[in-house]
Amino acid sequence: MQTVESIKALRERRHEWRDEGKRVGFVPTMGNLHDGHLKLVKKAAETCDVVIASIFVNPLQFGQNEDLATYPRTLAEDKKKLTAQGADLLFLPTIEEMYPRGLEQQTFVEVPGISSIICGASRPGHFRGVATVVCKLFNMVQPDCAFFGQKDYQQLQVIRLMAQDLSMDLDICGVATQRASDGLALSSRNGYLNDEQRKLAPMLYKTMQDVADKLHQGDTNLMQLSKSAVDKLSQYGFKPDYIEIRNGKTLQAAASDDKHLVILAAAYLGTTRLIDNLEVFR
Ligand SMILES: Nc1ncnc2c1ncn2[C@@H]1O[C@H](COP(=O)(O)OP(=O)(O)OP(=O)(O)O)[C@@H](O)[C@H]1O
Ligand SMILES: CC(C)(CO)[C@@H](O)C(=O)[O-]
Ligand code: BAL
Repeated sequence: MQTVESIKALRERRHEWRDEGKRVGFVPTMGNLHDGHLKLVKKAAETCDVVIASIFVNPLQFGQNEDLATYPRTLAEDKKKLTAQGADLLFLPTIEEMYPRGLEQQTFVEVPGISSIICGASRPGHFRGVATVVCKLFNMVQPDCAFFGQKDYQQLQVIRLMAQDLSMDLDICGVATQRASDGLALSSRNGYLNDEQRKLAPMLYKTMQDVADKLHQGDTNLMQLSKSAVDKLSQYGFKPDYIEIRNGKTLQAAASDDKHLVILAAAYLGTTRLIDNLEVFR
């Protein structure tokens, strides 16, 4: 696997692949790779001729009190994993390459509506940072198809809308959440959990599964379902941010006859913010 840091070197390689008629798959990440990321790379390798992955811890999507400085950086291991999974090229831009005029001067992309609800309400500016960096990465990589995890459900919807609104010529492919054997969604931030918190963490998914069961049984009191799930999480020892049952596509409040719902959850264990979601079709 080749590694490039400059947009120029990336484009040279990209143009060669275009001339050869290759279909290019792209997997953007922030590194500290786990089996969830590798599932995206695998899917890209199965459906495209070449796979470009990127690692960039994007300051624009971190809030002031968030973990930008401590976000785990494990480049040597990440490179080995990407190579083993069949990635062809790693794009590793520096902060200067990504934001040459500085963060303050940066033109941004904002997807209205969806960016300010749920996780966007808890993390103001987060989805603007994500949309901006993903738009820039798309312009740099010019992929035929880009792969994102459903673990970050709202992020995936934001990116789908951005691509649609800005008439981007690429496919966005969502990939199902990879879980540990006890149900916990794999996430780089799981590494922050101590042993006790790690044991408790799967209760987030378990609580969402209980909500899904009730929805399947015909329970239509969504407010009450959310509220009792939040109460349950608190009893277990989480500090819940939200549990929301929303329309699975728009993420707006679910109507009583919506067939596609999504349960979205965010909760803290100590200072670690975990997110997860579960789609329900009824
Ligand atoms: N468990 C998972 N299953 C499938 N895809 C995942 C999983 N975890 C992350 N991804 C996807 O990998 C891509 C890069 O995500 P990122 O590097 O932020 O990893 P992360 O583990 O989600 O980190 P964080 O803990 O910061 O949320 C995103 O598209 C994300 O949705
Ligand atoms: C899509 C992404 C790489 C943009 O920085 C990030 O939000 C992530 O890792 O999910
Ligand atoms: N996995 C989403 C990136 C973030 O939390 O900043």
